[in-house]
Amino acid sequence: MSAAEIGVIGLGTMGAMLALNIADNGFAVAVHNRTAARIPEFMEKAGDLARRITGHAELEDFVKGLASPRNIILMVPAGDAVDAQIEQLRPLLDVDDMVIDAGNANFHDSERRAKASEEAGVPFLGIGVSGGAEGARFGPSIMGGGTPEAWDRVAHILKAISAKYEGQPCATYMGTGGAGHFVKTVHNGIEYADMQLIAEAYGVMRDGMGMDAAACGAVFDRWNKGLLQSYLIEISGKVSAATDPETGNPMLDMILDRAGQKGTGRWTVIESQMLGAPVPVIEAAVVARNMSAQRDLRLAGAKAFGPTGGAMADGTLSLDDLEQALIAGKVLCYAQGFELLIKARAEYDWDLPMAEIAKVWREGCIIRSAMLNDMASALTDAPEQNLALAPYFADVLRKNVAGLRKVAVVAMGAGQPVPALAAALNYFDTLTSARTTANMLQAQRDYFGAHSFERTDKDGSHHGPWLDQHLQG
Ligand SMILES: NC(=O)C1=CN([C@@H]2O[C@H](COP(=O)(O)OP(=O)(O)OC[C@H]3O[C@@H](n4cnc5c(N)ncnc54)[C@H](OP(=O)(O)O)[C@@H]3O)[C@@H](O)[C@H]2O)C=CC1
Ligand SMILES: O=C(CO)[C@H](O)[C@H](O)COP(=O)(O)O
Repeated sequence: MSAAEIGVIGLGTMGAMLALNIADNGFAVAVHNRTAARIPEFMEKAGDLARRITGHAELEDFVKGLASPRNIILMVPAGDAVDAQIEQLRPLLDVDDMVIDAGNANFHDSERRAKASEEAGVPFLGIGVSGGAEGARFGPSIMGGGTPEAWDRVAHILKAISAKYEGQPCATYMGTGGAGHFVKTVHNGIEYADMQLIAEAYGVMRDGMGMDAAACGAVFDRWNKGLLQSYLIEISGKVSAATDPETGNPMLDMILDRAGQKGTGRWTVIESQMLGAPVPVIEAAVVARNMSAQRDLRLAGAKAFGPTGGAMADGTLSLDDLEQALIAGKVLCYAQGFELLIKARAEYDWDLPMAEIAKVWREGCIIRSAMLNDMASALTDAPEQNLALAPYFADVLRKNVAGLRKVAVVAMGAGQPVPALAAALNYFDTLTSARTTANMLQAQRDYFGAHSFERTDKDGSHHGPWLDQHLQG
């Protein structure tokens, strides 16, 4: 076999599928894995595609097996593993060989690696890849960050292997340095929020309405035919309908309520705080995962106070109310995610293509949904407008916020936790407040720290009458 056009290091869940996808699209690919024993297993599973794949147990042989200039995708855990792998690789590479980090990197790491590469005069690309194992195998959504030249060098391969929306590849260049990984991080933050909103709707059906898992699944299936049509609603229907082969019980009922997380949701929240771009629904989703993990504390709380998540009286809430709540919550959490991107665009001097971001998420990724096409249209018309205020989505909110309000109020009244739905409602109510209570905060700040405030009736910086009074002995 002639030299491979591209290499993949890391044959875990994502890397193995990505390598098969690359081969399936007609490119010769070389693969390497830290644990060499996984390579023959992978080659065997590759079946017919193995004719375009070469496996190398030794890193040196892997590098030699690639056509120059080399392009090498890393699909290993984010953080130290990426740095360690780059350190091992670099002495084996020529100056124009390119490393492509395709994992879920923290964008600060990608910025650092891009800067170090620039200083060393070597190319580097950071790409966010979404879609899980199935996406990696049959077409993920890809968000690129680095120099335009680095992107252009492999864009034909990335576009070929990516998902397609009406024939358009879901692989887009986002900007320099860590831009691709920043966009992927926000994607994951929205993913956390969307998942939490759905989980809360499931909780209302299960605990408030007394529905079993199969009945919840049927509702998700029905919602998937309407405005909520999305991959996450689709799989929520599927997991709700599944049966545990060991016990015969609904699979959902056998899964412990302790959520895992690898950190991308948390990074979204941290970046939002740094940029002053509120993402309260995403924040609520991260907090909910953290609270879920504190199971012992929750059990102690339930013992001390008695269980609170109570049933709702028949007819208090309808499934239509719940669908409305999810529609409104979803619009509001996406609006927050895009606001964060708008702020990052200015702060990091990235020319983030706002409408293209919505477009690249329409297929292949975990948050793909029908609404993203309308978001792409809204962002094409006004790239820096809060999506909640875009005419189409403002209309969606006018029609659905009543359901969100009803569900949040009834659920909280019954002691059912709905942190993401409540955060969405509070965001909406604050976003639409011409007058908030921050005048009280300003008065307090001025009282204790002489921080000054703006007045409603004239320009400038002012103090209240209290300063002299309370500082006098
Ligand atoms: N799973 C998913 O749905 C998605 C994951 N991602 C991201 O993709 C990346 C890979 O994830 P995933 O495939 O799920 O992970 P897996 O755990 O399935 O695979 C990890 C791979 O990295 C290798 N590896 C681990 N540590 C090192 C190291 N220190 N040096 C070299 N190689 C190492 C492993 O090799 P070995 O066999 O020797 O252990 C294995 O091949 C992560 O950044 C993840 O966040 C992105 C999108 C979706
Ligand atoms: O990036 C992804 C999807 O887009 C991964 O599936 C990610 O690992 C999920 O995050 P977490 O493990 O924190 O739930």
